[in-house]
Amino acid sequence: MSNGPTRKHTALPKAQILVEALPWLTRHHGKTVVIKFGGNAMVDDDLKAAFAQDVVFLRHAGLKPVVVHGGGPQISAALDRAGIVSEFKAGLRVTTEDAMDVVRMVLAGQVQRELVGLLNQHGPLAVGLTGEDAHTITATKHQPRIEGELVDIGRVGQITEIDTGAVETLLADGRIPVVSSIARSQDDGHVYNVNADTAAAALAAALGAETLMVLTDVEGLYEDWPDSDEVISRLTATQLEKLLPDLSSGMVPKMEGCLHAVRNGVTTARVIDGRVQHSILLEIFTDEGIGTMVVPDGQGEP
Ligand SMILES: Nc1ncnc2c1ncn2[C@@H]1O[C@H](COP(=O)(O)OP(=O)(O)O)[C@@H](O)[C@H]1O
Ligand SMILES: CC(=O)N[C@@H](CCC(=O)OP(=O)(O)O)C(=O)O
Repeated sequence: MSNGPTRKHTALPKAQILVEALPWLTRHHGKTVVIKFGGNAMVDDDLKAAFAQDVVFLRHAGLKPVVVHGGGPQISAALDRAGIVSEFKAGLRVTTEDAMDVVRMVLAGQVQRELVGLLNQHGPLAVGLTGEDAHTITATKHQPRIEGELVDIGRVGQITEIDTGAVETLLADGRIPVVSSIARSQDDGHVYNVNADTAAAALAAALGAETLMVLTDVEGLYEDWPDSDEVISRLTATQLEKLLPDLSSGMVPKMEGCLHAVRNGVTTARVIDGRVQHSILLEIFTDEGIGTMVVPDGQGEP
């Protein structure tokens, strides 16, 4: 037996990194995290592969990740190819019956399949479903008001009910549910197109998730967009509610979703930069909080 000096192991810094993650691992163990992967953050193959690694890492670290995905740019490209003109009103895609077929084909048949495939490169984990399956998401026709007038934007749904049964069964079985934002209709036998941020927030609230994490193609919510790129790092629900009327385009459903989530039991809702590789791990396992975090009222001012 030697009592000589301790040997220097080159891998020691790796052990240090793992140990630093311990408080976060303890805090999040067994908690449900709903992650919304936006179509704009989904355009790069390396980013998609890193996203899949992060989600699988969370699962093996004892969390319960649920993925809700978008696919706006992919839907627009497919509609273009099909010669179907598409426009957005009040931040939502005007969805004719023909466009709805394309939306469903792209989300459930293309984007969801690709994500499930990437996740399952790491084991038999991911199972894809749409909101139609097992009544996971039910909706009625959504008619937004634009300048005081109700506007018909076709088969766009407003969520009326979430049934978490199928998702919870998958989670209990150790699987990673990957949900496309299409809803069954409560009015007729058809389906509705639902904004993916809205679907993710409603699912997070219904599941009693600890965290809603929305990955997008900007650093977070900018204070004075587009004139400044100062990111608001923390907001209470009431502070966010006051900002909502001034927000535009894609940020509206995201921030409305974050507000809905924290007002309905979710502990934190975060908008983070999906263009940063491993942004999910940075957000969950370090105190380098990147992006914008929304918390319920009564949890301190930013
Ligand atoms: N205050 C704001 N801060 C940051 N981005 C904003 C803001 N207001 C509007 N945006 C726009 O919202 C976009 C993100 O929404 P969206 O295009 O729907 O992305 P995703 O496909 O990830 O859902 C940003 O790229 C930016 O152009
Ligand atoms: C009603 C509505 O607008 N639905 C969206 C659904 C996809 C989505 O939300 O994708 P992103 O998250 O990538 O934007 C759409 O048709 O584009």
